[in-house]
Amino acid sequence: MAGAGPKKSKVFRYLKYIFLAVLCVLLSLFTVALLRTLSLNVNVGLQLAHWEETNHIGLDLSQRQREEMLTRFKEAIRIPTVSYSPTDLNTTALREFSSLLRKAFPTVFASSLVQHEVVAEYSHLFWVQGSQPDLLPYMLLAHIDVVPASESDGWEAPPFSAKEIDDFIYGRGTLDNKECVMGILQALEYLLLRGYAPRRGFYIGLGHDEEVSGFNGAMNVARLLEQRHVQLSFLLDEGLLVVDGVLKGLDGPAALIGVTEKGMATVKLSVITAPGHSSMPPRESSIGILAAAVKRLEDNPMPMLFGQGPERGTFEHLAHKFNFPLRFMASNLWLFAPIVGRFLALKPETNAITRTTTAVTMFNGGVKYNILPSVAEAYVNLRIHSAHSVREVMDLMEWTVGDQRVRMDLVEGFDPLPVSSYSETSFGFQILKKSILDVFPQLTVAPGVCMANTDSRHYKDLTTGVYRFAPIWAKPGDAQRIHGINERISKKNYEDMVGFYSTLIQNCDVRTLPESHSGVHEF
Ligand SMILES: CCCCCCCC/C=C\CCCCCCCC(=O)NCC(=O)O
Ligand SMILES: [Zn+2]
Ligand SMILES: [Zn+2]
Repeated sequence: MAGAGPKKSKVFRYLKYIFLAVLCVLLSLFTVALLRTLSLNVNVGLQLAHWEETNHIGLDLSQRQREEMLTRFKEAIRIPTVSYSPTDLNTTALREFSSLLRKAFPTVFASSLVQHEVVAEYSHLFWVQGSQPDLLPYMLLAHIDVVPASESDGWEAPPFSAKEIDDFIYGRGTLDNKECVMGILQALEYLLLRGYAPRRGFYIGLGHDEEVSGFNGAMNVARLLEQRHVQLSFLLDEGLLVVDGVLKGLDGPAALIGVTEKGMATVKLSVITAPGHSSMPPRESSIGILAAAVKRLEDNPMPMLFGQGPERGTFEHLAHKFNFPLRFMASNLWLFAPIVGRFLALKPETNAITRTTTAVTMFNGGVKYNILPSVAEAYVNLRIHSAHSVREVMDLMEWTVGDQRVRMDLVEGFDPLPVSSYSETSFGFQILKKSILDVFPQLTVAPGVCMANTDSRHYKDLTTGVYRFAPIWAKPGDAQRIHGINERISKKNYEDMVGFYSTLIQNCDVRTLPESHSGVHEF
């Protein structure tokens, strides 16, 4: 007992030093985090710099032109260009759509500056000749086909009616992706009518089977351009959009430009058991075994990878627009990624950027109520996070299901796409950013990861600058309309889209990006 006093005070002294050391580390971490929060605003740079002057033709549409433009858009929505599978497309509708394009955009088809080709029967390739052939061309993409839609799912208007309700046009394809098909050509039609001739040449590619992977349309257009040794300065396709109120704590709307897209895997799960009479069932059926496997997949989502991919750049670009606690966290994902990731995982549209997602999309089994089913099958569609690969995801799935009786076959799959540059010297990204801010000055522009897949992936050998964006205004709940019910776009949004493409086409006429604090960039 006599020696306990000095020993205790020695321990106490050590504890004091440990406590002080921990406090110092915490204080330094806090100081670094605070400094990052105060200094992180990657949105300065070119915004303040001086852009080369080009002739800008404003659209200044009359009321009659506005109405005409909306009429043409509605006509496009009314044609049910549905893709069911790569071998089951509505070819009658696709042919009708080709005629509509010719009728709706007579100046485009008649212009000596425009060459038009039909590719793989229903896809379209336009070349708009520039007056300065030494400028590398760029390309705008969109797709004509749509996913199926059934009014009985709960649509407020028939999905191919283009009905107007409260200044919105309802219909399959209003957001994915006839607004881009018609918006791009409408902008070009008006520009040509006003005597515009581009300095920089550009291509427009309209695919007809994007919703079933684009193996016929986009792939053949890309192949054709490769055979012609075309190199593109950059390429813009559908993908991300303007989010308004979708990210909690963000002050104002933001335009997210997809600089990459997730990978994809479709996996077929099947269970085979002996068929027989339903009056003498075994303890487990093929359907039961498969249902349990699917449940395990749903109960055990793929690991959280938030912060390990380019989604990190999204938060660094948006950090200064978040309210206080979130600004601190978004500026310091090195420390807070696990917390921010958990918060984002609460909603499907933000969960999608935190991990590889697992969606059970088809489930079939049984042929008659009194026969034991011999085969049960399910299809799982995964969208693969940038830090994952198809192989890793397949291994994780097998481990989660953990049942040898469930066979897994990879039907189709590809790894996440390369990340395009979004630096100050990136011509494509900066031209897009300027065009977005010219038309929508209230937006904050940030790079993002497109959670869905697009035709642009077939063009990766033509350019390293692949971007996925359209100025569609998405408020909470709107993302669910894409491939869902009540897909719609406001009339104002469609008009703004035409304005955006018109501005973009003209902005692309600059020869170089303006000088930023890091120097002049030649293209
Ligand atoms: C900071 C991150 C915020 C994320 C919120 C983003 C909300 C995005 C909403 C919708 C994006 C939808 C993508 C639309 C592209 C559709 C392309 C398509 O359908 N392709 C076929 C396929 O992928 O199967
Ligand atoms: Zn689409
Ligand atoms: Zn789609």
